[in-house]
Amino acid sequence: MKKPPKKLLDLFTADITNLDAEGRGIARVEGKVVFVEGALPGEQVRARRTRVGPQFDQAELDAVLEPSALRTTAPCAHFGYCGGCSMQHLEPGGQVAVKQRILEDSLARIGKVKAERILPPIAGPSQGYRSRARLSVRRLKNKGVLVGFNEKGTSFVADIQHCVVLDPRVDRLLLPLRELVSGLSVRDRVPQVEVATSPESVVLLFRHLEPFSAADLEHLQAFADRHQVQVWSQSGGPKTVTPLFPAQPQALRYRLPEYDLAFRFGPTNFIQINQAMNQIMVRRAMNLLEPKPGERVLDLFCGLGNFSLPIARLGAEVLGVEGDADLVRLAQENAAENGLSELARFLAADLAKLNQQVVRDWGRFDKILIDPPRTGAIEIIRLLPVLKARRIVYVSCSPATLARDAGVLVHEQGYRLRAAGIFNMFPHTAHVESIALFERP
Ligand SMILES: C[S@@+](CC[C@H](N)C(=O)[O-])C[C@H]1O[C@@H](n2cnc3c(N)ncnc32)[C@H](O)[C@@H]1O
Ligand code: SF4
Repeated sequence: MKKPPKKLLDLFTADITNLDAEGRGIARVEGKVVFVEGALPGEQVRARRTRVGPQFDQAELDAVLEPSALRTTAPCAHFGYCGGCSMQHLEPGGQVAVKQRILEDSLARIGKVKAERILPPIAGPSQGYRSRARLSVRRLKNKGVLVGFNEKGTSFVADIQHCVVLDPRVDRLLLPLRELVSGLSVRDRVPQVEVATSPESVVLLFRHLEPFSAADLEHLQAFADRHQVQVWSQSGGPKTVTPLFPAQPQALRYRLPEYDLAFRFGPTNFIQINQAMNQIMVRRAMNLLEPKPGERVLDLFCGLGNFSLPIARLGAEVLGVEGDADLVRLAQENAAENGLSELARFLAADLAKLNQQVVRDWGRFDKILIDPPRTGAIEIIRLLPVLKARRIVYVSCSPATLARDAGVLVHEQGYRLRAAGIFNMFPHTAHVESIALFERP
């Protein structure tokens, strides 16, 4: 993409027909695709090109001439400037419809498959849902210290004062955090504050590239006391993550009350960041998988046991496999703390680098749950036929890789795509979380 010649900066009008995966309106202008930031399907807009490319152009909105019925006022004052959200101008119901369509289109276009049944989409609270965030910190000569997400399309930290998607207990601290960092001797050497919350606790983990001074530690302790938060420090790699105030903090735990489960986790461990939706997602996964006593279930990319422990609670024997040894240890400890060690076993392995013999040695499984990262699970999917599982539930954070892997399961391994659906796990962002059920006769 390059900057457009001057004449292209002229305004043009366009009818928006679709929305892309980043929340931009799609139009065809004189035969060429243009992505218009801030425009919605069904709208007629006036826009200005910002980039010209060989295949498509990019444009910014100048005016909405005919608005969509689904256009709404963004709940956040920083929407459009802060890069954290891309869909606040679309009603949550419209966001769900867009994400549903992205999933169906990806399955058809990439995987050449169609779900026999579309599951009703699931939406939860659209504000205050983020229990995890990585806030960037930067000190500027003219503005002082900024704490927040990056500006849209840049690596500059946005000047945000309130964030409607963050846990409200963290939102309230955005401005106090600026003041805190401004008063530290290492204020130019704190690039990030990582946030993790549980119902009982808020953890603020400060990454710092130089040691805190004695006065810094006093400021941090006073902040922890005043705001009733845990302050943690990370001065280098993952092993340097340490609680500072209090020195022996209460452990972070999230719960799945329906399965009478509590999961202990550390502030840098992977957990699902929208806890209300996680409860619904696990319930849906269990309803589709239907684990039963006497069955063996494999949970691939199991993390700290978010799906493995509900499977064990329902009486099936489960083997969880995960690449992060720290998470495997936590999964084992969580199984023990929930009285499920007999049914739930865990194994550390890189699922992208296994061979058929290793997988065969795990034994036969009746059912498999797969919840991979965005890159998908193609390497392990190719090894699955030796396990002869009759049912697979695939939870995905990327419709594109789910669709690719679904194509292999259906066209090469004889599974049928029985059902697929989405969760609006990250309202106001373009992120699509989905679930699919595969079965083999
Ligand atoms: C989307 S998370 C799911 C975790 C868990 N199922 C949950 O719900 O909390 C994906 C998990 O895959 C793990 N992972 C990523 N790449 C992996 C690989 N190559 N082999 C094994 N695990 C991997 C990550 O550490 C992470 O825990
Ligand atoms: S991430 Fe927070 S501050 Fe940024 S646009 Fe979204 S709600 Fe607003």
